Amino acid sequence: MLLTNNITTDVIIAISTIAIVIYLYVKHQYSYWKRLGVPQMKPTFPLGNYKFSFPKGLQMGAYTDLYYQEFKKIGAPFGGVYIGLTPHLVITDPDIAKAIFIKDFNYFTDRHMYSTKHQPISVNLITQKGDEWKAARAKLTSLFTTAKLRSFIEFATKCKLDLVAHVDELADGKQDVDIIKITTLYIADIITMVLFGFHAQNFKCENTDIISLGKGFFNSFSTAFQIQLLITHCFPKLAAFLRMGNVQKKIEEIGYTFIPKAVEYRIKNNIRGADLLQLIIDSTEPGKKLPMDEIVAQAFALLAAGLESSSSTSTVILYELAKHKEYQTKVREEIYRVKEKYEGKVTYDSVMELTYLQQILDESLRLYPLVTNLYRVCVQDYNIPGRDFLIKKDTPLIFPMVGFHRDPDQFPEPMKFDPSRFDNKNEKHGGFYPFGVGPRNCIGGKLGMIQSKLAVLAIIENYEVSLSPKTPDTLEIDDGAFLIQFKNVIYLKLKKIQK
Ligand code: HEM
Repeated sequence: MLLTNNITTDVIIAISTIAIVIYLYVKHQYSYWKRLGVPQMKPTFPLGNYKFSFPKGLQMGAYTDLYYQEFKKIGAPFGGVYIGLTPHLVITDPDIAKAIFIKDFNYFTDRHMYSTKHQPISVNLITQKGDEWKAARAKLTSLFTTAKLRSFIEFATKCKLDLVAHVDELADGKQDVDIIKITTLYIADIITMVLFGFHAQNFKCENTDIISLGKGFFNSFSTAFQIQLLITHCFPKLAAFLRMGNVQKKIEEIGYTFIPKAVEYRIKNNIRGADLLQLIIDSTEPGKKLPMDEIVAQAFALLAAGLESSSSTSTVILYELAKHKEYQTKVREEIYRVKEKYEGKVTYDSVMELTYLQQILDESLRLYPLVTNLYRVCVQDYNIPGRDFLIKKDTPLIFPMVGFHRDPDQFPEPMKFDPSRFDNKNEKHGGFYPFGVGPRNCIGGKLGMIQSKLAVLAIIENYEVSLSPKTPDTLEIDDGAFLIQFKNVIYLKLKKIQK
């Protein structure tokens, strides 16, 4: 039925009406926070305040740091932004953040990270929600008991021999050594044992499957894949409708080839281990088929969360120790002292006694929080204590960790690397959460800390670490990655210490 006698006029009226409806809807949506009396950043249609690498060229942590600075500047404890058309609440007050993470966790059990049943590898501990997450977390927690960590340390000291044999050839004090490569190979050996129960011997023959899987979730993405991520991030409902995944196809393929092979080998040869595979095999009812999707998804999540984070952490530490020789000497003396006390053995207890190394690690993660944002979703209406403000159910929350960790009110001269900030163990720094906090914190935090320290220990006890003319003056962050990763290769010079 025509509105007028002219089809062209009718088309123009129809298009104009649709445009006006969209305009009014967007205008209404983009005033959500204003209507609630919350300060908000100015959004731009259609991405709102999203500025990830494509199309704006900013790393996740860099653009959420802009949110933090904007709201801090006006003294707001929280403020509103829009990702696509969805209102998100940004928290800048450390006390509110703490209450949400810990005391009132039951209101914030989930993380708003996209996953879809159409891509089972994307449904893992990082993205799971509600009771499904609770059950998975309870099961996987037993992988990180102190007893298991003790046995992993024992294994890590064996792998250290491979590291030293490899690095000895490069440690003439003249060659430029790609330090992240060394830490990645070492930590990949440890994580492979934790998850799959075998010694990958990466220094002898690099296991590219494991390393690709470890880097595949959060790493630098092609522009085409970034567009896909943009849709899953800004318009998750549309992405789900289009059955779009958020794990790159080639990574999914590696996962579904490598991991089932490891399981098959385990079962065929009747091998038992203290690792993830064993955990899932043992928790499967006898006679039932092994849940391969679950094994692949959880192994992938643990590899992705555990490998890059720890290798980058130890790399930052070694870079800072090369820049600050006085800290390097002090930490080496501590390593020698503790080693002597433990008769040359590296054990769980001896690693825990490396308190100066712990300060260095804390300071590195303060300056470079590998996970640049913490995320939560409000799962039931929540009144912010003392603020008379109700966060409505389903509101996603962002905690910009770069902002918190570099806030001069908490950390004077924030860009200065200064381990003495963490001298006093009892002093609590508000908003300092390198491993998150509360029941949804990092499940592998202790392992991450230990393996990062072990990588540093292996280098510092054996080699003098120095800058090379090719070492960057500052660490430039790769825009195209979720976690903090570095744009340039970090070269250092290593010289064997004659003991
Ligand atoms: C230096 C190393 C590491 C750092 C800095 C780090 C940091 C973090 C952070 C900040 C979170 C988010 C916590 C939150 O939302 O409150 C997280 C979550 C997680 N991390 Fe780590 N992590 C490290 C090592 C590891 C390791 C070694 C593993 C496992 C092998 C691991 C597995 C995970 C998993 C599975 C989650 C999601 C937990 C859940 O939602 O229940 N991480 N990590």
